[in-house]
Parts: sequence; C-alpha cells; structure tokens
Amino acid sequence: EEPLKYPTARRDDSVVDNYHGVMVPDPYQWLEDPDSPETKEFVEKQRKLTDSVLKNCETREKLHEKLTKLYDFPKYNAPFRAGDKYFYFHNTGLQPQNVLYVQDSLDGKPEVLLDINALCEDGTMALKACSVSEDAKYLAYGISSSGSDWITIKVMRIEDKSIEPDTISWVKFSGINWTHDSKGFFYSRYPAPKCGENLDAGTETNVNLHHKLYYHFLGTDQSEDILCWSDPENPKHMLRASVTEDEKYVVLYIWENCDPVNKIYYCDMSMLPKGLEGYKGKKEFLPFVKLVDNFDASYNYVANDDTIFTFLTNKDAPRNKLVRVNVREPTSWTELIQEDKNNVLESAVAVNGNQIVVNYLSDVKNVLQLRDLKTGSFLHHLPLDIGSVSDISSRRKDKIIFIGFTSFLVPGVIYMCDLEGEVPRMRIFREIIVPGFDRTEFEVTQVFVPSRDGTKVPMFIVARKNICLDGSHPCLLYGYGGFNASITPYFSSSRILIAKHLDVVFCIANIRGGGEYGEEWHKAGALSKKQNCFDDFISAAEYLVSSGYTKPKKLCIEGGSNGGLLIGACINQRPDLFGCALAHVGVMDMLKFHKFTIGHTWTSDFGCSENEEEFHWLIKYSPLHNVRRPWDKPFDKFSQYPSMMLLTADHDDRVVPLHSLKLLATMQHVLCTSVERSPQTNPIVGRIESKAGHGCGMPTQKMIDEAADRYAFMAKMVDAPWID
Ligand SMILES: O=C(NCC(=O)N1CCC[C@H]1C(=O)O)OCc1ccccc1
Repeated sequence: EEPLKYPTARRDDSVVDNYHGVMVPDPYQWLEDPDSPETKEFVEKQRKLTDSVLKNCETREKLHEKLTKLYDFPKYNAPFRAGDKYFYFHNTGLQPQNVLYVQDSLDGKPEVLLDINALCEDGTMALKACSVSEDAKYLAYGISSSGSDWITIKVMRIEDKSIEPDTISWVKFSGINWTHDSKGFFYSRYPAPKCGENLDAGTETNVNLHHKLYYHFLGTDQSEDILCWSDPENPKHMLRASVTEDEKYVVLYIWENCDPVNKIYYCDMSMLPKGLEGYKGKKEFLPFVKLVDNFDASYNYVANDDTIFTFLTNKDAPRNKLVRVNVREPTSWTELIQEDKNNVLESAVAVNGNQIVVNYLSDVKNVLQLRDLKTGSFLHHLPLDIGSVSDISSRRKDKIIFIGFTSFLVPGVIYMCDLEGEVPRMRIFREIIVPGFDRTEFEVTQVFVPSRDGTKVPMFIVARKNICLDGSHPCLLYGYGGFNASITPYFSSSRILIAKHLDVVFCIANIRGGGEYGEEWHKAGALSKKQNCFDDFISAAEYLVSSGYTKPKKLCIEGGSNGGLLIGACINQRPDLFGCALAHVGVMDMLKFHKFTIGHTWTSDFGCSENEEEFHWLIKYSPLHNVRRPWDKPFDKFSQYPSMMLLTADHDDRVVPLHSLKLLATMQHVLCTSVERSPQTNPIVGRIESKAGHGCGMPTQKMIDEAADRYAFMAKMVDAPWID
C-alpha cells in the first residue's frame, strides 16, 4: 500500500546545546512544553495518523472482544489485617478500579468499604495508597487522578464509612503511616508546583525537589501539620517514615536517588516530653537519631525488640542479608542470616511472634522459608510452585498469614499459611480462575542465553505446547534491565490471548541492570555498563531466531519506561533484527531526563549529561540522538527500521511524554519525511492516551483498549494471522 503521510513538525535548527564542547542539536525542544498550541497540534496530528493505521489492523476488534471476555474474571488481593478486621481488594472482573472490602472475620460477610468507582465515572481516579489505623477505626487513602503520581490523602471513619474533612494535598512518593494511637499519620510531600491554580496536576514537567516529612493530626487543617524532617541542603533527598510495630519508634528512610542505598534515622517517641502534640505550631524537627548517616548500603526495617533492631541490608552483601543492632551500641552490628552465595534475599517479614518468613529469588523464581527471628536458623520450607510471590501479608503477632502467588500459567493463588502447629500448613485460600484458560495448552521453559561478553542471561519462553521450531512463529520479547528491578513470572491475560489466537511465543529476558542476581547484576547494567543491557537483549533476540522460534520479520520487542529506553536503543543499534517494536512511556532523551519531575533520581543508573565522562556514555546510546538511516551506509544489508509504536500519556509525570514525542518527531523526520520515496515503509506511530499516566492505576477499559491497539498493530506488522 502507499506510504504513510506523516505530519511535518517544525524543526528549530537554531536550538543547539553545548555539552562540554560537543554541540548537540535539539530541533524539537519546543515539544517539551505540553501546554503550547503547537505541541497540542502535534499530538492531535499523531493521534489521527495512528488511528488511520490502527483502522487497517484487522485483528483489533477481535482482540478487543476476546480480551474483554478473557479479562472479565474475579480478581482478589491477599487480605491484610488491622485491629480485629480483615481487608482485601477485589475486582468482579471489568470494574475500572479494584474495590476495598472489609470483614469482621475471614468468613464474615464482606462489606464494600471504599469503591473508588462510585466517586468517578470514567475510572480515571485511582487508589494509590491505603493505610488502616491500628485499631481499624480509620482508613487513610491516597487518590490520584488521570494516572498522575500526585496523591491527595483523605480519611474515612470505618464504622460508618463517613469521610472526614481532612484533605492532604501535594503528596507524592509517600507512605501513610499511622501512630498507633490513631491520632494521625506520617506522610511526605512536595511544595505545591508554582503554576498552582490552573494546573492540571500531572501534566506539568516541573522538577520535584524539597521532599519533606510531615505528621498530620486527624481533624486539623493540613496547614497545621508538623514538619518532622526536611533537609534544605539536599533538595533531591526523598523521605519516608514508618512506625515500628511496638509503636515506640519512627524509622526515617532517606534516599538521594534510585540506588538501593539509604540512610536510617529513628526517633524514640516515648522520649518526646509532650508526644507529637508538643510539636504543634513549633518550627522544630523531631529529635531523630542518625543510626546510619551514609549512602553505603540499603537498610530495610524487619523488626525490633525494644532497642534491638533487625534490618535487611546489602551492606557488603550484594545478594542481601539480615543484620541486627542494639541502637544503644550503634557501631556493633551482627549477622542474623548471612548472604546466600547464589540466591537473593529479597524480603523478610516478622510473623508468629518470633519467626520470620524470608523470600529468596533463585534463578528468577521465588522460594520461601520459615526461620527463627532470634537466631536466624532455618525451620521449614513453605512449598510453592515455580513462580513469583506477589505478596506476604502478615503482622508480627499473626499466626495465620497470607501469601500471594502468580506465574505465567497461574493467574493467581492466595495461600493461607497457618503457623500455629509444629509444621506450617499451606492451604489455598483463594484461587483466581480465568474462564476459558487451559494451562495444559501452554508450556514454560527457562533458558540461559550467552550474551556478547559470555554472561549467561536467563530468559523465560511461554509458548503453546509442541510448536515446531521452524522460525515461523511471531515472537514477543519483553525486557526492562534497570533499577535493581526483577521481572519474575506473572500471569498476563493479553499475552495468553495472543499466544492462543496469534500463535505468539512470549518471552521475558532477565537482562542485566535488574535485580535478578542482586546488586552486582544491577550494577553490571548501569552507568558506564548500560550497553550490557542492550547487548543482553539483542543476544536474547538472536537466540530466538537461531533456535528456530522466530525470524527477524516476525520478532516484536516490547518494554516500558527504562524498558522503553531499551527498545529505543536496540532498534537504533540493530534495526535489522526486529519486525516490530513497542516502547511504552520510554526515557528517550538521555541528555535531559534529569530536568523533569523525578528524573533527577535516575542518575544512579544512567549518570548525567552535566558530567563530561557520563555525557559520553549517554550520547552513545540515547535513543533520541542515535536515529540513523540504515540504508545510508552502503555496506549495511538491512534496509529500514522495524514498525514502531511509541506509547505515552498526557498525565505521565513519571516519564514525561516529551521523551516519546521528540523521538517520534525525530524518527519520522530522519527516516520518512526528509527522504524522497523513503525505503522506510514500516510505520512509525505514536499512541498518546489522554487522562492517563505512567501506567499504575490505569482503569480496566483503558488497559484493554491499549492492549488491543498495540497487539493488533504488532499482528499486522509481523503478519500474524488470527487463529480461531
Ligand atoms: O522514579 C522513581 N522510580 C524509578 C522510575 O520510575 N523509573 C526509572 C527510569 C524510568 C522509570 C521507570 O523505569 O519506570 O520513583 C520515584 C522515587 C521514589 C523514591 C526514591 C527515588 C525515586
């Protein structure tokens, strides 16, 4: 068919930035203003172009219909407890947002406690935080609109579900932590953005600085909240407070970026002469003691017995370990559970008085053990299938705990684990059933692929059983590769659907930069070694071709956020290897990401262009700065870029849409509109969602619409026929 008519976007060649003597043009810098008429016009034209392309993707309606049906199954999260009540989130199937229920006992009649769907008809209001007071008298909850990271905290009195007048604004990257007297809670916030009044929160790109810790007294105005801690000398620092289970201490976590390293301060509240009330109206911080006052390692509170604290740490232990300290002798730390030589100790939860459930990641699968909290000694394995622990819900005093489990072929199981007896008893408390899904039709394998430097990279392959490896199958390869984040097995309705009806083989490559093998694996895919992520992902793709699963024309790669950067970098480096690419909310301008919202905290993985050495790392792979015509180099065999869909949304204030918009304009210019009869016949389009953000909290309907669009696009581009 005739080539696409791309909108032409103004290029301002007068905009050139000087990075340590290197002049770098930035002709689409004007797209960095989300509110300019020109940017709005650009977005409108891109939406029209994408709609015209999607109209020709035959499988879209069928995918949408099948996905809506397949997605329409009851979902439950593990229950959590407060006071003598049980709480859990549930979705009957297609509700825009999950609903919070409360029960007086496990088999008591469930009651709807908070149904956010009743507050907002288009489903764009999401519950981003939720915390019940110790006595289960109050529910404090954080609401976000249109997918933004901004949260407004409200309080409900649980007994009569009445909403208190308390309204806490400009909260972001915060917990909600009650003091056990239920008089109030700790939270963190930013100053209100300058453009305050007519701001459509979440569309602004202003940098987030000066995070502050407050305590809110129930029944008062936010202006009366006490400022418990802030650090004007370190405006980038991020703060979070939690109250210990014995309610004696407030533990303050301080981060300076996204690295798994933090300071730990604590305040013994019993030492406050008049409690927290004594700080009302005073300009005085709480008397925090600096237990760890450096960023050498991560420390996560597990438990305390009076002044004896137990932390999960990566101090001299890249796969983590449990340590103990008497805060009265803050220099003598002892090891409770030493670092395992292979497996990553991901989390530890105090249970049943003096026991802990420890959660290991072993070759990208979770393994649970019950251990003694006093000695750290092993007690029992908690038997699980191969897959991921999605949640361990327990208080230290609970003998019955709940464990959430999922895997590629297990939609979701919530186990009830009874620790009362000598041997722990695991029983299925809830099993998520997906009507029409028959797991025996599929199989999961895990392979270890040698990367360019020989490093073995794990990859999961999910396919219909007994497919023949003749290179004929469409293949969807997904990756992330950063921020110490691991992608462990999880159930995805949309991927099951395309495996069934489009013969797609779905793969996840656990490339370096993630946390799959601890901090060493993370660091091996960060800073000056970021290229390892791309090498790993490219090696995984080549493996899928060489082993006969697929061929380049039928191979689609997908990733989001830092994973969107992965996609952008890989199609620049190997446009010959892929037939299609889906980049969600990607970080594409590696020279400027630190200037917007919370991007400055990502320099721990990426570095920063303001530093000369780091600039030279970034300019080499930055997606925006490495788009080149494949056909220009005569010796190169490949002729064009894969089909590309860049997905973003107008309220994404985690990774602001300008990244995707500038890359879209650049690719369409360099590869399409600047060349007569361009060889680039594969479409390069943008899907720009409205009233949506980075992803978290997206209503069901928008998730289904987006999945249908992107996989119909993929099906069309890799020529995958529909199989009934
Ligand atoms: O920025 C992030 N998280 C990292 C993040 O969201 N990233 C990192 C790169 C792009 C994007 C993503 O991949 O989702 O969260 C905010 C935060 C909270 C506390 C301490 C530091 C930072």
